[in-house]
Amino acid sequence: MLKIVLLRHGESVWNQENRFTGWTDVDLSAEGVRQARQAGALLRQHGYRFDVAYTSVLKRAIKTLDLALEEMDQLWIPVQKSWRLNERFYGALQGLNKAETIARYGAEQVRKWRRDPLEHPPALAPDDPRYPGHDARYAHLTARELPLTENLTETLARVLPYWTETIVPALRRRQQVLVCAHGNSLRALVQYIDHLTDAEVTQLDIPTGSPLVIELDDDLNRLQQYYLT
Ligand SMILES: O=C(O)[C@H](O)COP(=O)(O)O
Repeated sequence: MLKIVLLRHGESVWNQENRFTGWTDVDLSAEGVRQARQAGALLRQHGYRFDVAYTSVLKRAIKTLDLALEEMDQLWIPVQKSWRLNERFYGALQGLNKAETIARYGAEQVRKWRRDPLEHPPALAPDDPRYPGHDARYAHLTARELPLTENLTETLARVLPYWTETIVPALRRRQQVLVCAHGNSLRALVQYIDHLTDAEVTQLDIPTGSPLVIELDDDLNRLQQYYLT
């Protein structure tokens, strides 16, 4: 049996302010710091030890991982960061308040932007300061890889190579793996692992700071999944 733990970062400052975040590199809130430590304490209490951890290049996930590993006294393990684990790129919605966006565009449109796996949020223009092509951490990406907007299906398409080429080989080496990422990059991954339909993934919400354990057979079929409490 293979086992992996997925952890969504603790609450961020923009989660608290109810703003679309995407690739904006916002920090954890004080509550997010508490949630991250609590996640690490839970993992420690349940006896989890990790050989390797994977996270995004966004500080809310990096710091959550760090705080959780500190609680486990496992700060020493190798950590790999990849843009492929970043949050879904929310395009021109990034920075907008979710309630104000509902007031402007209607609840149904905003629900689709947030949860319909095929719906694109409005795209950014490449000269927008929020375009990731202006950010040094993405300098190695090709123009095709740099998003202007992203739906959940496209998020899955860029998460998947990291899953198959990096994370799965670690699992097959029988390493204990922790992945600390984001609401939508993890939803995309769970959709893939669980073979969820587009209708089913619409209902899936992964809470901040709650370790999700997934047990898989050797063919990577999901056997069980549960949140640690
Ligand atoms: O990017 C964001 O705004 C959040 O991390 C996830 O938001 P959502 O629940 O609206 O997709």
